[in-house]
Amino acid sequence: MWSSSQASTRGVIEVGRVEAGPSHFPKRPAPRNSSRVNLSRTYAIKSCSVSSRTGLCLGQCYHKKSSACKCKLGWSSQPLSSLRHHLRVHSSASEAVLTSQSDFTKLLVGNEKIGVLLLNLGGPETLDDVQPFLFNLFADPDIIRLPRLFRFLQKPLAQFISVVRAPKSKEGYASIGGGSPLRQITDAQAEALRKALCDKDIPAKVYVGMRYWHPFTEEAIEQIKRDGITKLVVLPLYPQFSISTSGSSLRLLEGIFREDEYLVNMQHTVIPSWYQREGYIKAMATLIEKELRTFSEPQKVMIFFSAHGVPLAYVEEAGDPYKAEMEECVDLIMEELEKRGITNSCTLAYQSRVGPVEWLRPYTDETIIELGQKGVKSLLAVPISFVSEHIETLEEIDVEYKELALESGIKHWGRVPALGCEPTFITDLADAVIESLPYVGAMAVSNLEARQPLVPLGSVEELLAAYDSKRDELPPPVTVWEWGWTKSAETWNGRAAMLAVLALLVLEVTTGEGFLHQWGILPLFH
Ligand SMILES: C=CC1=C(C)c2cc3[nH]c(cc4nc(cc5[nH]c(cc1n2)c(C)c5CCC(=O)O)C(CCC(=O)O)=C4C)c(C)c3C=C
Ligand SMILES: [Fe+2]
Repeated sequence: MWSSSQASTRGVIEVGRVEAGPSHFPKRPAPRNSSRVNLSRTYAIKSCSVSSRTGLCLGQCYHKKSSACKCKLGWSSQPLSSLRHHLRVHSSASEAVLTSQSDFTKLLVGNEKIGVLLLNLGGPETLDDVQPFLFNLFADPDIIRLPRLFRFLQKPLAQFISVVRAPKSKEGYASIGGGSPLRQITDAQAEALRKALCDKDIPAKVYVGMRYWHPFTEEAIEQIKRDGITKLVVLPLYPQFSISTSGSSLRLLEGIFREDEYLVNMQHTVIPSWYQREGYIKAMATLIEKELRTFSEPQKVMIFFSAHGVPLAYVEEAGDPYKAEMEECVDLIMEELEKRGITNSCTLAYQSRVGPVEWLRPYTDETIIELGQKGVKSLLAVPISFVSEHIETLEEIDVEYKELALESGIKHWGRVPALGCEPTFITDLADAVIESLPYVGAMAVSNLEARQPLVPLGSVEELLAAYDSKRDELPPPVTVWEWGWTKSAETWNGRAAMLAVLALLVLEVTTGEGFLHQWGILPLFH
């Protein structure tokens, strides 16, 4: 999707911007920030584009099938050597041939201070943290999306829902040891990634920025500034992109970047999703293969991928690529297993729905019951949307779904562990970071159509631009108000009812009179 502007000097052709994402995304607008336009200038030498800043091959060469690349090398299974080769091809044109790995890494790193920012959700560390954590989550307009007119109600609504939900959530967290293990696991992943990068001659600091609990993204950014980082790779720890997860974190970052003098000038790039990376797919396949061996008849086990759900409207009305990426991810893992001679049947379903709206189907609980009815006897659950153990693996899958499966006639149950610090996976993340370095501060390739092992890249601004052609906000899940019993109307009726309940509650709390006092329910909230 590149276009040439045809302005040629000394055989150097300026290569234009990425014009558009895949068909379901709106056309990308021209960037507003003129300094970004300069950063994004790339130059083609002998028909491959080479970054004017780094001298590295950009764009077309990354595309395996690109006709524009005359190197005829494509992209090998060893990205580093491939990059080095491209570098040699291009740098010979600019009379600076690199010969060794250290030359290569020197060119990548130079005098820069490299940082990697891992973005994650965060989780309550104690039971007292649960309600404020839930408040932060529900106060996020990417989690509960109100029409602009009702935005002022976001916080009161978050307060209400978090208070009502807290007892149920606390029960869950109490059953897994009194808090979420997310912080500990993410810190361990950050340290493992730092070591893996160091082993590959890339000295980098790795930071953790959580969206809804400590260490908050804002805290990580402050540390990044104190450390004087000059090049930043932003890596959400969600393999697949969703507006509600990586999108929300990136939107937050975009706001922080826009406001901050230091950050506006710091070069950065984003790896928005990485589910199609070979290392990740292989690591997942290996975990599944290993767990299958624990069954007495492995070939009869159904592989049951269970992904965290999102409201259907995110996908159908806001263009969230989450479902498509999830399905492709499952296909890639199954292809990898097939290559290893494993041809078990598989299913994908969505878990953890919250609230009154419709979520992505099929639902995990309903699917388990159906499979039991169909006579499936062995099920291997594979959590697929997240790379750490968390409440929804440790409690929802291991306890609730297991119990449901056994009640539904399934005799043998297993569960694949989350990737955590699995070495193939961490090495692959390190490779993803290294492959992204030439793009830091430079215009990124259109990644959304790309296939593995391409690392999808783009600045925060560009990434969000892919979802928001007006650059105001991500599109709401329901874009028009429709009267009657349409899906949209039902959604809004539900929300209007929630707002009415909220108004009644506020009235009741302020006047001390109302139906909750009459029914003796209100003391629950004190
Ligand atoms: C890819 C993963 C996730 C998506 C997509 C996602 C969307 C999403 N989540 C909620 C509501 C809740 N999520 C909660 C916990 C939670 N969510 C994810 C991941 C995704 N969420 C994780 C890893 C966790 C657990 C963190 C931990 O502490 O271990 C919770 C709190 C727990 C509970 O009460 O059940 C809520 C609530 C929505 C509404 C949503 C999409 C709009
Ligand atoms: Fe969630």
